[in-house]
Amino acid sequence: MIVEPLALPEVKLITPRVFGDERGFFLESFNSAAFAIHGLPTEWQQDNHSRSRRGVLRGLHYQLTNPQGKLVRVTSGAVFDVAVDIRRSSPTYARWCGALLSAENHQMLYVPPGFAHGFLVVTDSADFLYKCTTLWHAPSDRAIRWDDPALAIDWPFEGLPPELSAKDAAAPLLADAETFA
Ligand SMILES: Cc1cn([C@H]2C[C@H](O)[C@@H](COP(=O)(O)OP(=O)(O)O[C@H]3O[C@H](C)C(=O)[C@H](O)[C@H]3O)O2)c(=O)[nH]c1=O
Repeated sequence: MIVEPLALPEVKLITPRVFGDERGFFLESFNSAAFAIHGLPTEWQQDNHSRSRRGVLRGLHYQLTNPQGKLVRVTSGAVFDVAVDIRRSSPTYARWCGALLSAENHQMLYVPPGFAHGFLVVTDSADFLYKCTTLWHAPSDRAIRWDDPALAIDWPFEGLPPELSAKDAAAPLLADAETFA
């Protein structure tokens, strides 16, 4: 597998080795030995799977208690996936980076704890699967606005407003949110 830093170097773009043959393909989506070599987490507490239709934007989310590292990938369709550094003491605070993750490119993103995470679905539907380094902690689950002008995230939506949950539609700006030191 190939592991490359994105513009925020703690966020890693992972390209697994894909073995194609006349039946289809095979890839390892997680391998503890390979992950250890690349300094990626080898212990995960929770696996999640969500499915969303075109135009849905889930995010930007994080949790204050036991912040989660996330290994995210798409097994059907495609999403534009975004990570935002929300650690106030970080030299890259309030900066974002993103990647197109799809069932075609098989690429995965590692989003470390301390980052907010979200994605926009850019195909008719997308299945989004991810591993988390800690369990979900609902009481400290938080969101910040996807369209915060201070972040200026270049979401690739074609003019239509994204479809948001009520929580995401009401999310505060980063400047008004409780995040990380
Ligand atoms: C996150 C989570 C949710 N839930 C329940 C709570 C709700 O009844 C339902 C949907 O939750 P929510 O609307 O928060 O789901 P998403 O909008 O996909 O949230 C996720 O989307 C962004 C992109 C993330 O990075 C986070 O993993 C997570 O915040 O699933 C659970 O039971 N366990 C969980 O770990």
